[in-house]
Amino acid sequence: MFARTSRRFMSRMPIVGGNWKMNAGNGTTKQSVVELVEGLNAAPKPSSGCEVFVAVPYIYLDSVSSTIDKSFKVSAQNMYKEAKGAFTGEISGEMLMDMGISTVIIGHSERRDIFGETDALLGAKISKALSLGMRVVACCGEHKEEREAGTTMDVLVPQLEAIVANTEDWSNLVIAYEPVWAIGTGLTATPEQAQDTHAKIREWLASKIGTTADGVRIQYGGSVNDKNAAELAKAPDIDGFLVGGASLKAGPFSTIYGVF
Ligand SMILES: O=C[C@H](O)COP(=O)(O)O
Repeated sequence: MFARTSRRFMSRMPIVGGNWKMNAGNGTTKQSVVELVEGLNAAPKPSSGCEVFVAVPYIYLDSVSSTIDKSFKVSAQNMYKEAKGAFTGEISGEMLMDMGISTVIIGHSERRDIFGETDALLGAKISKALSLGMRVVACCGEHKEEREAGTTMDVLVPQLEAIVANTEDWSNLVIAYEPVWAIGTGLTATPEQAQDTHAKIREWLASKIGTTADGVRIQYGGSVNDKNAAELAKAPDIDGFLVGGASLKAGPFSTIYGVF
């Protein structure tokens, strides 16, 4: 059991993201996007002490931005490191900013594992996004075999090094710790497991950036749902969640952000 620390609430406002991934809301049509937005607009609003965003497929960013309640920020799930040019299928940070999208997830494990994105590329994306004034949610996480082998921090450190090397102003940088074995599997990390890794991440960050680490928000992601969110939220170094599946329905998602 954890006791909430006043330091945390003074210096780190919780941040909860709903990462829709390649889902059009809870379906595959623009109508299912409309239904999720209507559901969120009718749901209890986030408290003034919690920041909430939805990370939407590119093609729905504009329509969601113009229809969702202003208490939700709208985020992209990825971007490329260049401003423009011959990069078929890519979207730049400049384009996102022009569309009013100033939050972006970078380095999700699905980008790393399925699309082969490296720490070098992700570092360049982080640097570019921050230079544009964007809020970056930079992801890190280990696989099941790595956790079982006791090498979690060995895996996280290079990922974190790419973040540190490309971040000067930490006010716009949020870290999302997402153990890959917990993503979409129902195998949520226990609050103790998550807290232990979050504390180690913060301790490692402190060795690089000193007391600035105290103010860096670290989200937990991996099978967070409306049943387990409240207990996870008590952990003092968990500063919010990055939610996949449970963010596709307004009811469960509003329960999750409602725990903060
Ligand atoms: O970005 C979100 C994470 O990958 C977690 O997904 P999940 O909540 O479906 O496990």
